[in-house]
Amino acid sequence: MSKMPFIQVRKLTKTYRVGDVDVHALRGMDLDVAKGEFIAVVGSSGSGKSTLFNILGGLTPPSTGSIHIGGKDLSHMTNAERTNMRKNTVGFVFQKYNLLPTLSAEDNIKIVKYIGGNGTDLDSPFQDVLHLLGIAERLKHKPRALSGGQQQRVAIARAIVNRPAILLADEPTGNLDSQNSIAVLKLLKDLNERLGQTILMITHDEEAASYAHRRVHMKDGQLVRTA
Ligand SMILES: Nc1ncnc2c1ncn2[C@@H]1O[C@H](COP(=O)(O)OP(=O)(O)OP(=O)(O)O)[C@@H](O)[C@H]1O
Repeated sequence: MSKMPFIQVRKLTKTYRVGDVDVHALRGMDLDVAKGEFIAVVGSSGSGKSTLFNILGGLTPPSTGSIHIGGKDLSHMTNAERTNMRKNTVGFVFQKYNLLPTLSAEDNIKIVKYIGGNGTDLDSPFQDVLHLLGIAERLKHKPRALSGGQQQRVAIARAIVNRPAILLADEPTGNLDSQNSIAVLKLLKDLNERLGQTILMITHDEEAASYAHRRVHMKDGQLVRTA
């Protein structure tokens, strides 16, 4: 049986060409993540954290190196396979929520099911998740009628509605006050513990990182330390 970890990143590089200049965002990144782990990715601005997430989520192709998720090699996927993976394997949460302002919370969540072609109803197991998220009573509200923390919880619901194996959260508490930050972090921990959701979270905040099982430190496009 294969001993490959759930996510295996090897010698990953990403070079962006900007005019005549090569920007080396990733310079040989290695990373192993087990299924059900909650990892905090920390590192200074420009160290390559978002680039790593964009590649893991199939938004950007790597320059060289390999990524396996669930034993599948991302670098050998066709565009269609990569699109499929983006829809079904990975959920994204961003610092700025990115909710559609004219839609209710419920429709912001359901729209992903329309796009993903998985039907339109939030099934009853997912209703339980909405209770866990603490937004079941707020589904008819538009984003502007919700607090930042509630909007981020709607964004998390949207990210996991298709039951992705991996949740990538890029500074999910970056726009929140400390009370709402704690609520969102506890929720991520709950999703991880109760649903076994594998989570990778970029953060600059030491307290936020303390909610994860393990910290991965990035510097100059490489993993320098894991603890
Ligand atoms: N689309 C792009 N085109 C050109 N250069 C890019 C692009 N995206 C990122 N970079 C560069 O790659 C490097 C790594 O950027 P990245 O956004 O991955 O870092 P980061 O650790 O997420 O930073 P931050 O914490 O500020 O978000 C930086 O030098 C950045 O300017």
